[in-house]
Amino acid sequence: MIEVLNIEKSFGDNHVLKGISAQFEPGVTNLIIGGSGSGKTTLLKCMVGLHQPEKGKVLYNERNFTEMSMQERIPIRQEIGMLFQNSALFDSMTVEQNLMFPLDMFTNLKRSEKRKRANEVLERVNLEGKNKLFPAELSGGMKKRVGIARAIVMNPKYLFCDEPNSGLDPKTSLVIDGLIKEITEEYQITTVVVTHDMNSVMEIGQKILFLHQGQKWWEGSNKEITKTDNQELNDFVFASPLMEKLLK
Ligand SMILES: Nc1ncnc2c1ncn2[C@@H]1O[C@H](COP(=O)(O)OP(=O)(O)OP(=O)(O)O)[C@@H](O)[C@H]1O
Repeated sequence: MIEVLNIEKSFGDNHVLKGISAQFEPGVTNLIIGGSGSGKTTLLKCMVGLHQPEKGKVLYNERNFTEMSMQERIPIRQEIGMLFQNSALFDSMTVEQNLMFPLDMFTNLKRSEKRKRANEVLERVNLEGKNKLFPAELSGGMKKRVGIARAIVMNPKYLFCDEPNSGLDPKTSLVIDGLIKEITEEYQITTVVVTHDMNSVMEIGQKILFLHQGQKWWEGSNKEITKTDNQELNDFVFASPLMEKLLK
């Protein structure tokens, strides 16, 4: 489980996160949603140590990450998988080399064992046999799947996904969402997804944290989100006329 307690973060005069507290459970997809500029990415970056909050704590299974030095954070860092918005694959490396990169960096496995592990995760994301392709030869959806495979190659306890559906068509988005949810449940990972995609919210929003102007404004599940009378949340959920037609 990941717990954030009273997180405060400012950039100069811009007070972005105003005392956020929340718990993210293993085995469920935890979503952070909210309008543009509400602080979603800033919160995610505070959680993984890319930003240092001025106040508050981030606990990984009760280990206080925020108070650790860079050196002390390394073991936790190795338990974290990240799926970046643009997939962030190395263009000059093949799919297999991309997958083996974290294993080369952080393990002493033999080459054959690394290749075996790369093949396992490639199979898990339904891309078996694509080892020798370069990122430029993959579609956007395939790149995301390689990104997911790389994020899970080290058997992470925690998985962070920043806008996993950006740039994907609705059908491919469903495949990516489905994969994230399946992997989360199968390996009991604590998964945190930052998104403003309402399709994802309805598909995989088992636990949802809605941020508004840097505050935790609402918390609940996709089953509850359309039934709330929270004005700001309703404005977010029903911003698209299609959602209004389908759900109201
Ligand atoms: N490195 C930074 N330096 C200064 N200001 C920043 C920095 N990162 C974010 N901000 C500011 O923090 C606020 C929240 O930004 P953040 O990216 O967390 O929002 P968001 O909810 O993820 O938005 P979006 O959905 O548009 O990505 C914005 O006002 C932004 O300008």
